[in-house]
Amino acid sequence: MSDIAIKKLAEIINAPVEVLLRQLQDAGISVSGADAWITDAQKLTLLAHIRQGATTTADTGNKVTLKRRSTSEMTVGAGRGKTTVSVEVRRKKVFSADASSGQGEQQSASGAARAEDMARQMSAERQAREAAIQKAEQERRQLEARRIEQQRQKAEPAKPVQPPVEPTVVAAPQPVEPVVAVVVEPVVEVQPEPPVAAVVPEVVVTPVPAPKPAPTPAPAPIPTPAPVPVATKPADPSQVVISSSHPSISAMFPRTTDDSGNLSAKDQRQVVATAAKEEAAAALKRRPSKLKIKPKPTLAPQTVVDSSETPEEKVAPVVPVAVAVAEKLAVEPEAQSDKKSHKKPAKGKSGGRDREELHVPSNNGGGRHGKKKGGGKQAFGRPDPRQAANKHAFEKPVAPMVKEIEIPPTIVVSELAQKLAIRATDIIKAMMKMGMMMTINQAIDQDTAILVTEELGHKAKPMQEMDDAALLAAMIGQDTTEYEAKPRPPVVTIMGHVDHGKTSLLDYIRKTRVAAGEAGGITQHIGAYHVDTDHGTVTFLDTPGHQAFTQMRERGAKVTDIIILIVAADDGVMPQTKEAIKHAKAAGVPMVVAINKIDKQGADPDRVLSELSQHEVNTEAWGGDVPVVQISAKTGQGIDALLETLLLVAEVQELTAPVDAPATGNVIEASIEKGRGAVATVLVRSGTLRRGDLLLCGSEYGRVRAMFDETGRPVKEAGPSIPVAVLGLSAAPEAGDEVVVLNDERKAREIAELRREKQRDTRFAAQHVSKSEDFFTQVKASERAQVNVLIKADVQGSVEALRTELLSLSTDEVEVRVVSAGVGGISASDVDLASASKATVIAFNVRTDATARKIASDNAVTIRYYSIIYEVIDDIKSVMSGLLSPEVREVFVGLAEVREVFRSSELGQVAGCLVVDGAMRRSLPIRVLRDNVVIFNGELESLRRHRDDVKEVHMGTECGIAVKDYNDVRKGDNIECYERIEVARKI
Ligand SMILES: Nc1nc2c(ncn2[C@@H]2O[C@H](COP(=O)(O)OP(=O)(O)OP(=O)(O)O)[C@@H](O)[C@H]2O)c(=O)[nH]1
Repeated sequence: MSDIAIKKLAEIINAPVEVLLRQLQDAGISVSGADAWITDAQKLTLLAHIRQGATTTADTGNKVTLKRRSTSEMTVGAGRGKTTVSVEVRRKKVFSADASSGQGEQQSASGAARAEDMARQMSAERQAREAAIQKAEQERRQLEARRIEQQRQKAEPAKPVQPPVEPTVVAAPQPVEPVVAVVVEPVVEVQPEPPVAAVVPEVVVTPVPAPKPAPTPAPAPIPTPAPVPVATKPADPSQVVISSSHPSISAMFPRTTDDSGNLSAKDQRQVVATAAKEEAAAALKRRPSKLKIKPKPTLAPQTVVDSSETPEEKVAPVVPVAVAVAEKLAVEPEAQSDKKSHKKPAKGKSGGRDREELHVPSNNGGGRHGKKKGGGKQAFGRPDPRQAANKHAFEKPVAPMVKEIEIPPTIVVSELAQKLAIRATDIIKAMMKMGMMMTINQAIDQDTAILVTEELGHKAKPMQEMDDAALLAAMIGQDTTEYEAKPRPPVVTIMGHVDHGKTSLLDYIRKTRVAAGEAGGITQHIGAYHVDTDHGTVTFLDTPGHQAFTQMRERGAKVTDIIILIVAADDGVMPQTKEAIKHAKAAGVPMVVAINKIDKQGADPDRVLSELSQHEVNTEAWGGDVPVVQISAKTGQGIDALLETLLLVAEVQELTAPVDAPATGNVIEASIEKGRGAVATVLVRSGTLRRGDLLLCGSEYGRVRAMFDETGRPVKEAGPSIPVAVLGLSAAPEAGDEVVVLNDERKAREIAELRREKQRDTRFAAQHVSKSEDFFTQVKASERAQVNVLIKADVQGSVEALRTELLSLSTDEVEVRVVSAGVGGISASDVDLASASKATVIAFNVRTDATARKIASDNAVTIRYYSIIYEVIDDIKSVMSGLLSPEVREVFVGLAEVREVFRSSELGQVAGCLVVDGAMRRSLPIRVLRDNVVIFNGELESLRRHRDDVKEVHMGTECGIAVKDYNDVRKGDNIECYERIEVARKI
């Protein structure tokens, strides 16, 4: 851009020199006359002034505003670079009867009318021009397509770039001109009068999301449109707003891009920028040295540049500006966001460099967008060598990976999936194949988890968990080894078959009559008794002999030092005797055999010894090392000898324990007693348990509120091997639980909670697996009749025994379901639960409170009271039997031989028979037998004796039989009469 004479400028913009001079004067630019020269800066000042003036004009009241908007689509580029853009041209004209425009008053008065006329005229003209523009655009598209195609195919030598000497023209005069894309005709011819109209042409080019195939029309020369000199255009307050996804559009209107409100898609900007950059660079090479400019006469001052732009930008040639803007666009969005850089690969070398500078992998940022990556390659037609350098380190494994994991006692399916790095659904599928229905959030036990893991081809091993002792030691931080160990009394367990005299023996030793006080004469639960004899102190654990108490016996064997195996001399080795032998051997506890009831007639101790040897109990009498003492619990014969033997064996074992240490031990039995709360019978193993000690029993804890010995006397402390009943625990612990005294209540609570959690997890896991183990079994089970019971007993051992016994009664047809089992009296909530689950309450050595009784009677809940376990079992069996469907049996009634067959008009075929066995009864079903093969099953039509219908004909009597719906009875056949009877079944 250079300075220009005012006259020349007026000529170019086709405006009267006087008007221009006046406008210059108004703009504050002092010029000497029409021959004076104005600079670029002055031109811009003039532009700004005129634009301002136009705006002011538009704001006045006496005005007519016309707006028009037209849209069209155009395809630019060629080949893969084709892009379809929609071009929207907005025009606005404001006609104003402005007195200050320099015209006379007459013109001002008729301004509005003239403006309307002009508007109409302009509208017609505009339409014509738009048609021309569209045509030009179409032709330009063709040329553009050809040009891009040629550009790719041919490698032309670079031509020197000549900067334009004239203002940049938005025009496409030549087929090879790369710059022109859209021609906007912003000029309005509004009479040769001073400017009364302001034209606001606005072009909005918006990208069309889905690219369309480029039309392939024949190239045609573009008619020269009315080009507009950009920089020198008079003050038409116009704006050209462009948003395009195609580079040539951006290149044409580079500085107006920011003004567009349509450029929200930044990724498209990126594409446009990159492509525009390349396009512009190519244009620089091919650009002809000169542009033909044909300014169209206009009266209205116009501009297509934004007033906010700097003069340098405004006068800059299109192509360099395009490059600059393209570079800006190419760099800025990438710098702002890496995401955008992944949208589309940069084209050409410069694009690649930009990416490199930004440290963005050229393969679309790590190949996250695989499709685009491929697309990029195709667009270039060759792979980018830099992709190899930027390749991700991850390589897909080609062989299945076998993982080795550790499985905790319980594990949730999702956790297992995480450990194996597979989908949870794969685990669920594998479990379904194994017949287990699980969900992602369900916990499975260790064994199941290991099975599933191995099924999936991985390796699993149980997690080495800190055992309870280690856990305790870690948490308690107590070391009992620092205390001096002193001799302690032996803990002796008496085991043997039912009624072989266990309780009687203990009774005799304690000089009390425990057996006489026990319900039903059998020992119901484990008891611990501490007995001072002439030979020393011995602690006895009185275990029940009934098979239901196996679990309790197991526990007894674990805490005991010596086992007395009691065998009745008159009965010999019985099932529970064998079981006791197994327990003793498994626990590695030394045995002393007591052959009881030697006072009885028929006592045969030798037979007992012989039977014992068959079960690998090598008694001293038979050359082994197991002491044998013959006793009578009734007369007391041999009992002293037995005690002596016990203490002898204990001496050999050198039983010692620290006395002054904090106590540890085991829960022998636990119950909840009215007025006392949780009562636990604790056998102290080592240390001394004192009142006030903080006791942790399994998952329960509490301070020892009171302690009682086996006779019910309160005691203040209990040393090693001494059993005591302890009050003060939070709830009844489980029989067999470890007992430990702690100093810190917080620690006790934490350990108790940890154990509770562990128990809960294990229980749930086991439940889930057992519930879902076999879907079909479940379905089958649901078809079974159910006997629901709610067990309440005085002590935990009885609860367990009842539960085990009752559950074992279940058959394929009737199932016993224990809805709840617990220690203590029957409360209202128990009755409510029983009512809701239609259960019978089994009250074993417990009673119902008044409220619960009322609820039970209101809701017809059955509560049955027992004190003998056999009775519970028998009762439940009979209930179950009642639920069994009766068995249908066929009972033979009589047999008749067919001697003759007659035909009767009334009855059809009639068989003349002789009853050879039993009796034939009219009402009963029959079978026709031929050669002892049943050929018909049915009933009788009639049974006659002579001519009379009879109900029954006995053996040795002739009769006439008509079989209903059967006419093929033959001579020699047999007719059998039978009866169906239902027989009630029993469990
Ligand atoms: N004649 C005789 N009878 C005995 C002797 N010992 C026990 N009895 C009787 O045998 C029966 C069963 O005795 P218990 O002591 O209750 O037997 P148990 O092994 O404790 O039985 P459970 O508690 O049911 O396991 C009772 O009637 C006793 O009187 C004995 O040495 N001689």
